[in-house]
Amino acid sequence: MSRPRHLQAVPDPPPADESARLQALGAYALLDSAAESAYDDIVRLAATLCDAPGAAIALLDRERVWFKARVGVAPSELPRSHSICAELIWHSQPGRLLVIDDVAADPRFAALGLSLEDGRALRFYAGAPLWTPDGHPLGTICVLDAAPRQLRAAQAEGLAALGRQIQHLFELRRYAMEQRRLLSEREAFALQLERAQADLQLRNEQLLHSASHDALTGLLNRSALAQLQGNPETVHQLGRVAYTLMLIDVDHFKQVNDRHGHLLGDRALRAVADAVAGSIREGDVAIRYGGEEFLVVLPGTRLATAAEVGERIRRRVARSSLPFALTVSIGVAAGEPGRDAPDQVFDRADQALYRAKAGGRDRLVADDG
Ligand SMILES: Nc1nc2c(ncn2[C@@H]2O[C@H](COP(=O)(O)OP(=O)(O)OP(=O)(O)O)[C@@H](O)[C@H]2O)c(=O)[nH]1
Repeated sequence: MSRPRHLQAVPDPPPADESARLQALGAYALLDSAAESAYDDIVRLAATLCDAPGAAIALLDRERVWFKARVGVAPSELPRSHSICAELIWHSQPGRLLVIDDVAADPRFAALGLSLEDGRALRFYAGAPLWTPDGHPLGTICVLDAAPRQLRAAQAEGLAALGRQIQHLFELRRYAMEQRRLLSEREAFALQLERAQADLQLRNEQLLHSASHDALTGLLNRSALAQLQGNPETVHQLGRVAYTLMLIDVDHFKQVNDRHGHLLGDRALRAVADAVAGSIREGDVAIRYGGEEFLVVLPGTRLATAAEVGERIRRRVARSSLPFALTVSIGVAAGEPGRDAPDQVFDRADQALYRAKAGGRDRLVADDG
C-alpha cells in the first residue's frame, strides 16, 4: 500500500479502553523495532499460502499503523485514518478473519487510493486479527491483492493459524523482556545491597577506629590500652619476651598553650605523635596516654635499644617545624618475662620520667635498676 494521495479520512471509533490497549501494545516493544527474520518469514509464508502479491503484520499505534514485517507493501507505516486494519479491527471477533472482497466496491475504502508496492490499486484485503491474551486488539496479519477475490477455506485457515503463531511469538517476546527487566532489577538490587554492605562495613571500621584512636594525633587511645591489657594474647606475649615501656611527656606544655594558644598546642601534640610514629617499628605500640603524655610499648626490645629509639624521638621533637621550641622528657624501663609485672615496669618508667623532668627536662632517663 503506498501512501494515499486522496486524503479522505476513514471514521475511526476510539474505543473506551484505548489507553489500556496502547499500554498493552507497548509492553511488547514492537513498534519501530528492527526487522526480524521470524516475522519476515511469516509474511512471506502468508503471501505464498494465499497466493497474494502483498502481506504484512500491521500494528495499530496511537495515530498510525506500523508494519512489523511486509512483502509487496511499500511504506513502513500508514496514518491510522487510511488503514483498512484500523477501521475493521474494532468490529473483529477472535477466530474470524476480516475480509474486504473488493476494496473499490467498499465506500469506506474506495476513495483512499491504496495500492501495492508495484503500483497496482489495492482491491482485496484479508486479515487475521492479533490479540493480547486479555483481549486487546493489536493489529492484523493481512494479505493483499490487486484483484477482487476470496480466500479458499484452507488459505483462510492457514492465515488464521499464522496469526496465532504471531501471537505466540509476541507473548514469548513479552515474557523474555519481563525476565530481562526482573533480572536487571535483581542485579540493581544486589548492587545496592553490596554498596550498602560496603558502606556499613566502612562505617563500622571507622567507628572501631575512632573508638580506639585518638582523634587529634591518630595514635591509639587509652581505651585501646585497656583493651590490650585485657587481651590474653597480649598479656601472654608480654609474659614471654623482654619488652620496654617508654613514657614521653611534653615539657612545659601548659606554657605552650598559655603563650601560643590551644590551636598551636594541638599542633605541638601532633608533632610529638609524628615523631613517635616515625621512630618506632612495626609491632611497637604507641598510645596517647594522657593530655601531653605518650606511652610506647616496645616488645622484644632491650633497654639500650629502647633508649636509642627514645633519643631519636627526643631529637625529632626538638627539630619539629613549630614557631617555638618544643622538648620532651622521656622515661624508659625494661620488663623481664617471669620477673616483672607490667604495673611495676610502668611505675619504674614513670619514676625515670620524673627524674628526667627533675634533671632539667629535654632528656631521657633509663631505669636500669
Ligand atoms: N592544646 C592542648 N593542650 C592539652 C591537651 N591535653 C592536655 N593539654 C594541656 O597540657 C597541659 C599539661 O600541663 P602540665 O601537666 O602542668 O605539665 P607541663 O606544663 O607540660 O609541665 P611539665 O610536664 O612539668 O613539663 C595542660 O595545660 C593541659 O590543658 C590537648 O589535647 N591539647
